Amino acid sequence: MQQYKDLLNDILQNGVKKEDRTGTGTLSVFGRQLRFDLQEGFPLVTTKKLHIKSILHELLWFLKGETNIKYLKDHGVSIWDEWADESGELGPVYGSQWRKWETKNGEFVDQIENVINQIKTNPDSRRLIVNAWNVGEVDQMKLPPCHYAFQFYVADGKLSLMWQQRSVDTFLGLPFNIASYAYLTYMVAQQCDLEVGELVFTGGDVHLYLNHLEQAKLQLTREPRDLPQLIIKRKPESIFDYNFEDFEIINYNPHPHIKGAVSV
Ligand SMILES: Nc1nc(=O)c2c([nH]1)NC[C@@H]1CN(c3ccc(C(=O)N[C@@H](CCC(=O)O)C(=O)O)cc3)CN21
Ligand SMILES: O=c1ccn([C@H]2C[C@H](O)[C@@H](COP(=O)(O)O)O2)c(=O)[nH]1
Repeated sequence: MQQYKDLLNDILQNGVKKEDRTGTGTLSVFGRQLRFDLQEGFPLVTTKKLHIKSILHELLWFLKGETNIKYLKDHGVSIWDEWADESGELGPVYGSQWRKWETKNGEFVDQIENVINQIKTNPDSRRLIVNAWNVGEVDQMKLPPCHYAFQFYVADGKLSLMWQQRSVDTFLGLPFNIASYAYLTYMVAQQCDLEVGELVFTGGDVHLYLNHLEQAKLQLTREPRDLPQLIIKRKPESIFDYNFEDFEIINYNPHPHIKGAVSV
């Protein structure tokens, strides 16, 4: 994961000090892209140990179309706790937009089902997009989507994915986001009988919170290690039938975990 180290270094070298909504303050750069060839391995950051369980449960929760943290809590995942209301609700966030985007005439669009059907029947389409930035509903969301859109691309029998992220917590959020979209690419590729291609991240305000600078510098002293591999143990009926137990990451040998406080 040299790409991730290079980005940390870029922010430390070129970042501009910028205040932010949370009050923590950041070093920030604008407009960056990272590319990962999924044929080279599964893109998990190796310069600190990641909590894979939270990442995978969060993705499965998005795919269920859920927006209440109950599912996450039931599985011991607490990454969304700070943003939920007393009943665990987050408003119409990712899951709702991905699976149940409401149209003007009151119908619901399942963007995930549609995009998979399109990949299967019309792989050369340039409209293979899922969008979470629902302008009419953003103000009801406890947190407007950070990764707000993604696009698939099929060439040479391989499926690639690029996602857009308006705001990027490079120490805590980004390693999760990379892994999450890598999981999604593998799942969709399996459903569509394609190989995996490239994963492309495009970030807008890419920042390091000022209370994560030491953690970033520590990672720069660490040598990236070989990437692990993902094994999917069976092919479920549909994209909505994957279970946590269907996935196994092998050969993940990261450097030790590094703690960092999350800005709310
Ligand atoms: N400031 C901020 N950064 C984010 O990355 C972020 C938000 N807010 N708000 C919404 C979601 C929640 N996400 C989060 C929240 C917390 C962790 C975090 O604390 N990660 C710990 C491990 C925690 C665990 O898995 O239980 C880490 O060390 O990676 C990661 C992503 C990503 N998003
Ligand atoms: O998947 C995610 C979700 C959130 N983030 C980060 C990016 C920002 O640091 C905060 C959101 O604050 P805003 O003021 O709404 O930009 O959360 C992330 O990196 N990845």
